[in-house]
Amino acid sequence: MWLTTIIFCVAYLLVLPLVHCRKVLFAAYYCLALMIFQFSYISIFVLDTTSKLSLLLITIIPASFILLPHVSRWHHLFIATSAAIALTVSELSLFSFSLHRLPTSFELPAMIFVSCSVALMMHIAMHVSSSSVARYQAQLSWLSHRDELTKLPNRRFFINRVDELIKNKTQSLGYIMTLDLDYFKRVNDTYGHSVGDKCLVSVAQSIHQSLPNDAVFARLGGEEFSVYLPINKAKDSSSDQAALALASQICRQVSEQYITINETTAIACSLSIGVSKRCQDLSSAMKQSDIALYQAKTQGRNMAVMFSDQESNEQVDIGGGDSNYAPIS
Ligand SMILES: Nc1nc2c(ncn2[C@@H]2O[C@H](COP(=O)(O)OP(=O)(O)OP(=O)(O)O)[C@@H](O)[C@H]2O)c(=O)[nH]1
Repeated sequence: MWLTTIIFCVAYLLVLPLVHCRKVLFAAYYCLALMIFQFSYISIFVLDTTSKLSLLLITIIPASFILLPHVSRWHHLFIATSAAIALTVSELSLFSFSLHRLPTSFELPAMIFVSCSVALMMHIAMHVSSSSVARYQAQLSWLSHRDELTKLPNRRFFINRVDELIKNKTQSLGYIMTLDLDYFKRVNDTYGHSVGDKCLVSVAQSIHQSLPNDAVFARLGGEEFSVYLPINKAKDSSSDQAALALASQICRQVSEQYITINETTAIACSLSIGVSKRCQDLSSAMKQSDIALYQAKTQGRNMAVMFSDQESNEQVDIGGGDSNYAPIS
């Protein structure tokens, strides 16, 4: 009994460093540890061959539970408790069948202890392997929905989220803004790609600060961002003006913010923004904001324009007319 307990403890300690292993490795390791464990157990009770094989099978089968897809903590506990009961009953019947007697008052607690230890080991293996899988899945999901440079949600997340909000109508239908940095190629060509990256991060932060909490903000790709702005019911009548005013405030804020390149140089970026009308469906709202953005670009940049079916779109020129990439000292 002492020998089996020592072997179990060694096996248990060896399991711990394997916390980051994959499920299959866990299951294989579990089987190996149990075989060593059961062989020593069998040698103590001197079982016949059939009973030895049955005992091995009984202890190896629970390893398959480790391979189950991600299940909850309560499922783990349930499986481990069932395994402990099943192991005790099986060992008890095999013992009586093989040795033609009932276990003594020393052997019975030993059996229960052994079964519970085996079940505990299985529980730990299941828990550790599934929590590392859950962590890995969460990491994957984060990466697939984020832009690596700005850490903002990406286009996929933006479309899914806004579609969800519009379909469930958890929020009133709102506006889509498409925001695009002006003459950004010049920044890259003049100061290099790393300065371009710094500008993107800085502009993203500046836009973020100007937005209300319920807006959805994402980097669509390159130097283009998108905002979904839900309608504030309290200001419903003036929502068009409010959306355009917010867009022009963002333009102003970005153009007034200087980004330090080195000790002697700082530059300011500028944005053009196209704002859709209230969106009924996302794809037509995105088209509207793209058309309005194109107009903002052709009318001089550094301004916000709202889509309109009429000839002349509503526009807010914030006075730039061109980008300010000239270095200031
Ligand atoms: N640094 C950096 N540059 C990027 C990134 N993604 C796209 N760009 C650059 O963004 C620039 C976009 O250039 P254009 O599409 O010509 O647009 P623009 O120069 O801003 O001109 P307008 O939009 O017409 O005002 C290209 O030079 C791209 O290389 C990025 O992640 N980092």
